[in-house]
Amino acid sequence: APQVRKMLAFGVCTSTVQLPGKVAIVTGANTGIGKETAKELARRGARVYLACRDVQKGEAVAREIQAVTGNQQVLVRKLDLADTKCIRAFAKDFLEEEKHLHILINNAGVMMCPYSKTADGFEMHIGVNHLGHFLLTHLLLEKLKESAPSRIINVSSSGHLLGRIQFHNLQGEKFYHSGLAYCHSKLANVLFTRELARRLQGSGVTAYSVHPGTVHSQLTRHSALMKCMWWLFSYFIKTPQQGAQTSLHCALAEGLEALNGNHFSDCQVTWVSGQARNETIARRLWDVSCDLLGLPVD
Ligand SMILES: NC(=O)C1=CN([C@@H]2O[C@H](COP(=O)(O)OP(=O)(O)OC[C@H]3O[C@@H](n4cnc5c(N)ncnc54)[C@H](OP(=O)(O)O)[C@@H]3O)[C@@H](O)[C@H]2O)C=CC1
Ligand SMILES: CC1=C(/C=C/C(C)=C/C=C/C(C)=C/C=O)C(C)(C)CCC1
Repeated sequence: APQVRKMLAFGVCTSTVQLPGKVAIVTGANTGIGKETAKELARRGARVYLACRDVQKGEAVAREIQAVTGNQQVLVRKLDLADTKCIRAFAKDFLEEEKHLHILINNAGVMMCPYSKTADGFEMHIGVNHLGHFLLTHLLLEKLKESAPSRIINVSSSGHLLGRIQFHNLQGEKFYHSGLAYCHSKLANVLFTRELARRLQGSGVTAYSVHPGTVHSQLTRHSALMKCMWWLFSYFIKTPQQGAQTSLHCALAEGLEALNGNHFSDCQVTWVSGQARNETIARRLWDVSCDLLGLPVD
């Protein structure tokens, strides 16, 4: 099994870049891919903010990362992406506390949850996976620009290939399928990344989207079938540490600026679906997202 797993887990971040004096935020860092991403950034000397909805879980992980890496600058802050008030409070406190932000990893995600809504009435997948991170990024964008060169990593999925942005049913009120809702939100991550990259050209801030691979994590918690499959194949699919490699590659590898806006899998650029390449849809999604979140449309 370890050999098969090694064969299937292509893509290792080979960058040797160290991060003393650098500041990073990882959302959903209390478990899975986010935890391993934060651990590696801390190992390289960055001050790392674990942005978690459950602060207690986050504190336990921060202590673990501090012990393993010897880096005491691992901080936990509350961030519930299903509540825009909480996102705004997180950003406000961060901006008051920190002079710089070099790496923003929008990693948190939910998959296949039963139909439910965020505090602001958005369908949970699009609300947390896309709109929550869209708002967070907007609020932190000036700081990222001031700290350039800086990078934004949006953790998407190959599931985006099955996604469609249905503007008439963005909140799943007319039709809802939990698996498709996840795919739509992951497509939104790719479209957001591409539009963001276009708008950030020349600013020194670059953005990348990532498919981490099929990773043994708690992402399957809402689906008994997926949980069962992940458990059955747990020795063959990626570990969270292997799943973190592509996010780390995009955050750390030197000379990636020319690939601004691209989608990565196994630490390499990979192709995205036709809808993901549609600039008109990307611009419209940007405007609709601003509208929903009460942000000025520019
Ligand atoms: N695992 C896989 O095979 C794949 C994963 N991905 C993507 O990778 C990313 C990481 O997932 P993975 O580590 O696998 O999954 P996990 O379920 O293990 O981790 C998800 C993280 O997101 C957090 N989260 C969920 N909802 C919210 C919220 N409302 N506010 C703040 N944080 C929240 C969770 O917090 P809590 O623990 O409190 O629930 C947890 O820390 C996701 O974006 C996922 O879509 C993409 C393709 C494949
Ligand atoms: C069929 C099959 C599998 C299914 C893989 C799937 C369906 C992966 C989907 C992953 C995504 C898209 C996750 C989150 O974004 C396993 C478990 C590898 C085991 C071998 C057989």
